[in-house]
Amino acid sequence: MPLPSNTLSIAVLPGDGIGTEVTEATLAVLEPLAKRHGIGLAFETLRAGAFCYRDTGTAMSEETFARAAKADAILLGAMGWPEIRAADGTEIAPQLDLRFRLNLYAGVRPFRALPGVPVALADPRARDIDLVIVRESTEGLFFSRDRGTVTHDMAEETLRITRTVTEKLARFSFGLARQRAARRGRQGTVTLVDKANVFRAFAFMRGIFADIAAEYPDVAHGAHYVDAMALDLVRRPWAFDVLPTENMFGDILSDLGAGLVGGMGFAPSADIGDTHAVFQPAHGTAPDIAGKGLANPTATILSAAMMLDWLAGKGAGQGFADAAAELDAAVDAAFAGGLRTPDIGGADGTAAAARAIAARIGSAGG
Ligand SMILES: NC(=O)c1ccc[n+]([C@@H]2O[C@H](COP(=O)([O-])OP(=O)(O)OC[C@H]3O[C@@H](n4cnc5c(N)ncnc54)[C@H](O)[C@@H]3O)[C@@H](O)[C@H]2O)c1
Ligand SMILES: CC(C)[C@H](C(=O)O)[C@@H](O)C(=O)O
Ligand SMILES: [Mg+2]
Repeated sequence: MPLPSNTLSIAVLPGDGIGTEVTEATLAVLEPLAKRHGIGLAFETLRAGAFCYRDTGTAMSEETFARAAKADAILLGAMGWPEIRAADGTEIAPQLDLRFRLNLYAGVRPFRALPGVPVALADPRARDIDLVIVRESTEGLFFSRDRGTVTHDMAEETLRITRTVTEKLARFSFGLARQRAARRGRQGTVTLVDKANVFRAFAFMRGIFADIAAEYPDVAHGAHYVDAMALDLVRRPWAFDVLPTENMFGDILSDLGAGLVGGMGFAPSADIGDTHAVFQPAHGTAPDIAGKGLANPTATILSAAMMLDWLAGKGAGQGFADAAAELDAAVDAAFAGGLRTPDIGGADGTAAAARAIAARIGSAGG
């Protein structure tokens, strides 16, 4: 059958461990979805990650990088394996190279309580959790990757915050809050998460956010220290909307966010730049459950919905936006209808979860 005229190319990097399992499950859901909406997705699977490094000496070849960069979007499973390490003792993480080399400064990590999925807090307001961490993903402390110095007596790493990237991060965050406000019918709020009480770099970041906030008078704006935010994300997570933050803080707080709404299997993410984007779950390769068919593919499936939505925003057409909305709705409907993955105490493994979600396509609305 010929591909539809609006066919886009998707580079698929399944990676390691459960990365391969959740990716396979996601492709199984995307195929019927694309068919139903008449959108074309041409997948090209590429190898990269820790096991690729072990077998070939390279975590992601230049050819793989070039093919991924040429695709319309990149869908990634997860990469890394604790026992496979570079000579400096750090893990193999080519997903970081994608973020740095493609300037994917906005790490968008939404957290929402899905219907039927148990949340960590007993307070009934926890069912209203609907926040997005926007993790700056190209600098901050991660700027120091491959640059840190280690001697026998001392190790030193450097945190970098630049005006250019911070301005982009701020505009992205305020724009996102505005979009969400329109959808949710209430005012948007951007709360910068920093450590401006101690570090000049964060006082600098705060100043830039305050300047950009003036361009968005319809969006409320505040700032919170990261330690207090860790407390408040447990105490009143329903009170927050868009939370931009430095790279390392965002890495840590996003696992906390996942813990609030059912675990890592419910934490999608998108690393977005001006021209490219990578869509992947916020979780890792989960060596403790890899190879057992137990991984929850929801985070990756929701990341794929973010991909379709991003492609629609880039002009791919209404079919992509409709497909994204329907995929989100299918996930909600599947859980509302009784889907229970092992991470929340159920018996529906990776393939069963994908089947349950695929079965809602065409019947979940959207
Ligand atoms: N984006 C990425 O590719 C990424 C993210 C985080 C960690 N990693 C790498 O993954 C490896 C393992 O790291 P980790 O154990 O610290 O974090 P992890 O996210 O892989 O696992 C943390 C816990 O969450 C569970 N979990 C994660 N995803 C799940 C899913 N889809 N369904 C059900 N349970 C899930 C795991 O079983 C484990 O108990 C390391 O090599 C790490 O560097 C990669
Ligand atoms: C595995 C690791 C390199 C990665 C990160 O630190 O960004 C992961 O924890 C994430 O959250 O995507
Ligand atoms: Mg992380």
